[in-house]
Amino acid sequence: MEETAKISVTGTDSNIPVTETWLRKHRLIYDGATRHPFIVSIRDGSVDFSSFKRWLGQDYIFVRSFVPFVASILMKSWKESTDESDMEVILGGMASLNDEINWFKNEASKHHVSLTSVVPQNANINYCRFLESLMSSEIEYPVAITAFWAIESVYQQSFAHCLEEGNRVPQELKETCERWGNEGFGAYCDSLRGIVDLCLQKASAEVTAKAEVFFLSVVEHEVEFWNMSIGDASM
Ligand SMILES: Cc1ncc(CO)c(N)n1
Repeated sequence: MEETAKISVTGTDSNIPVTETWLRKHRLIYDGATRHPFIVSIRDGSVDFSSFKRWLGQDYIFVRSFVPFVASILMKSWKESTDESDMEVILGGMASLNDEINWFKNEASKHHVSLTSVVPQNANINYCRFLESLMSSEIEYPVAITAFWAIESVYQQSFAHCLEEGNRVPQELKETCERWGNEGFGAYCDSLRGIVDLCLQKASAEVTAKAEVFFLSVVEHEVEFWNMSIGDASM
C-alpha cells in the first residue's frame, strides 16, 4: 500500500497533541526554566543557603497570589468547560494550596525566614501581575488552563530533576524538592496537560495561538523567578 506522506505542520497535526508540539518547538526555552542554574545548583548541592531562603520568601508571596488565580480557573472551567472532570482536577490543585501555605510557614520558621518582612522583588511583582491579568474575562478558559498547566509543570520538572539519580541535594532542601518533584504531583500535571490538549483540540486557531503565547510568557516568568532567587542583579 502506498505510504501516505505524514505532514506535520506545527500545532495543526491532529495526531500530535498541541502541548507536545510546543514542548518540541520551544525545547530550549523550556529547558532554560526546568534546568535553570538555580535548579542545577540545588541538584548538585552547590546552592548557597541565602538563595534558597530568598526563593522561599518570594515563593510564599507568589503562592498567595496563585490561590485567587486557581479560583478564577475554577470559575472559567465551570462556565466554559465541556468536560465536568476538569473541575475536579482543578479543585484538587486548589485544595493542596491550603496545605502548601502551611508548608511554607513551617519551612520558613525552620530556616528562620520571617515571611511577614519579605519584600516582593520585581520579578515576583511582575509574575503576580501577570497572574492577575489571567483572571480577566478577556482570557478564555483554554488560555488560562494552559498557563496553569505550564506554571505547575515547570516546577514539577525542575524539582523532579533535582531528585534524579546521583543528586547531591542538601538535606535541608530535600523536602522542597519532594514537594513538587514527587510522582503524585507529576500525575496531577499530566492531568492538567490532558485537559489543555483536549481543550485546544476544540479551540479555534486564534485561541490556540494565544495559548501558545501565554505558555511562553509563563516560561519566561519562571526563568525570571529563578534569576531573582539566585540574586540576579536584574531583579
Ligand atoms: C514561581 C512558582 N511557579 C510555580 C509554582 C508551582 O505552584 C510555584 N509555587 N511558584
